[in-house]
Amino acid sequence: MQSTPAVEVVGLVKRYGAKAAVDGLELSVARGSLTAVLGPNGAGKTTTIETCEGYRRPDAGTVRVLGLDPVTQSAQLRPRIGVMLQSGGVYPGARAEEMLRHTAKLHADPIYPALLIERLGLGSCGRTPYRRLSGGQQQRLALAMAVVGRPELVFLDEPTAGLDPQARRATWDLVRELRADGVTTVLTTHFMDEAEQLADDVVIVDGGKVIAQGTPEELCRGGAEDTLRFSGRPGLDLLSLLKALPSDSAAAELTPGNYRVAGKVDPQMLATVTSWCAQHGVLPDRIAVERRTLEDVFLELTGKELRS
Ligand SMILES: Nc1ncnc2c1ncn2[C@@H]1O[C@H](COP(=O)(O)OP(=O)(O)OP(=O)(O)O)[C@@H](O)[C@H]1O
Repeated sequence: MQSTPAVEVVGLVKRYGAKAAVDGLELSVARGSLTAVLGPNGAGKTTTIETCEGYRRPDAGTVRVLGLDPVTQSAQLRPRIGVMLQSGGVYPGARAEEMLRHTAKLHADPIYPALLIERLGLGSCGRTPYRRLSGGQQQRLALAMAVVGRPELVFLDEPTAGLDPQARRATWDLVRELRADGVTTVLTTHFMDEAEQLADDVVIVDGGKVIAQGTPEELCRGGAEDTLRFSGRPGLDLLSLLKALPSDSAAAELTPGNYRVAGKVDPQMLATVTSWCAQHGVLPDRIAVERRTLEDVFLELTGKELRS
């Protein structure tokens, strides 16, 4: 049973009028993993997540969460999952601490609310009505409410949007601890560093479909080449360097004394460049291998134009 995915989405379609917000999306989330769902604005991330949470009914396809149908079996599923929505779902006059205690009481073995309040730096606003909390405090409270019941699976929709760097770190630490405790986490984010730091698996969604999936490492490794940069004296004979390198390599002097070598950057290439430098009396004062970042990959796959 534990080998079945925590989330399995097959051929999901969700339309709003004539427009398909989600258009045949396939997703499988392994139990205990942390999956980051990335995509441009309007790609269909929230719609997909809200369908998994049982808030939206698919127009076609199937969704199984912990083996259950989130719409027809929601009573069984709800106590086992935690949900952090982008906004809403909270009575604006309720006080922060009361809300968290109330949510905790709905679960058999909750995390002690005071602990979460302290961990997420909400100590000073326990008696503040929800509507008077700052945006970042509301976010943190929503995260606390999503995890207080020790869910098996937690959905976090843009958990660190609008947070200051300290709150962002506190959120990351909490998310890492959940993962260490075996909680499956699915989060959406626009922060590539967040996905790189936290995720076991990254899913890139565009136009309502998954267009790429893999570990951050796999996604950054595939496709375009890496580069090696070094600095030395200006005007080096790059034709001679290219003769020493594999035929599909390229080399350029970007600014006087700053060089870039592109191609298959591996230990052999690094050794060839440094030995060529030694033979030509060049002491590189800075040499670095530059890998593509997740943001480079994201922009390559989804393009650079703004989405409406
Ligand atoms: N209730 C709705 N009625 C009509 N259209 C909707 C509704 N909810 C979402 N959409 C549309 O569906 C598309 C997908 O929206 P969704 O919120 O799932 O995208 P997203 O990837 O989460 O975007 P963002 O990164 O901006 O949060 C968008 O074009 C959006 O305008």
